Amino acid sequence: MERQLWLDRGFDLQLRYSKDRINAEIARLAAEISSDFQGQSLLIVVVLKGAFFFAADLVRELKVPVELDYVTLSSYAGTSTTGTVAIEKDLAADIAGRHVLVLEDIVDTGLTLTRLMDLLQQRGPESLNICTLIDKKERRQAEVEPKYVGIACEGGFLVGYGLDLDEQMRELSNIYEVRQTPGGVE
Ligand SMILES: O=P(O)(O)OC[C@H]1O[C@H](OP(=O)(O)OP(=O)(O)O)[C@H](O)[C@@H]1O
Ligand SMILES: Nc1nc2[nH]cnc2c(=O)[nH]1
Repeated sequence: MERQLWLDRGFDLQLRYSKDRINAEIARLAAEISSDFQGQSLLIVVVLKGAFFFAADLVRELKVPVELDYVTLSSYAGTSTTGTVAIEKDLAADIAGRHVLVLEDIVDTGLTLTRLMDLLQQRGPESLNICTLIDKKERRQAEVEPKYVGIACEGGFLVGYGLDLDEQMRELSNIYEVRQTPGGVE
């Protein structure tokens, strides 16, 4: 079982959102987005690396044509933001005049998306919206308002379903809150 593997390595994982719950939220989000953009096509911007799993599941449920592009951003070291958002890889597509939907796994302080939205807005999209699987709204340091939210959540550092702790645990099927156990070995 995926929890046990990490317990043996000194990390206690508490189940927060099961894959069934995630699937249900994705179905709801896909229906809402498909209805809002009926008759149009979407340019989906996937924020790597974390949103990879979410994007793969969501786009296959959409009922509108999509084009996919990717941007790689990073700002976390361990469980804390460094406060500096690095753009490691920019988009390939020209977004001017397009309906752009940014897909994120999680919005926390909002620093990552503020940086990205400022950059994308300057490029003249027809519309620019955010869809996030998880929204930790209470922790915001910067003003970011996702239009589509899967799960509103309060706190704790989450891992699994794309969410990492120093590049580990992304592959877990469910989403867990992680705590390092006293005396645990990495
Ligand atoms: O709202 P914020 O406090 O800025 O946090 C949200 C960001 O943190 C994570 O990315 P991370 O920098 O860990 O990179 P990753 O996607 O490669 O995991 C997550 O995927 C979001 O992009
Ligand atoms: N893995 C992970 N990355 C984050 N980035 C911002 N908040 C989180 C979180 O709770 N988990």
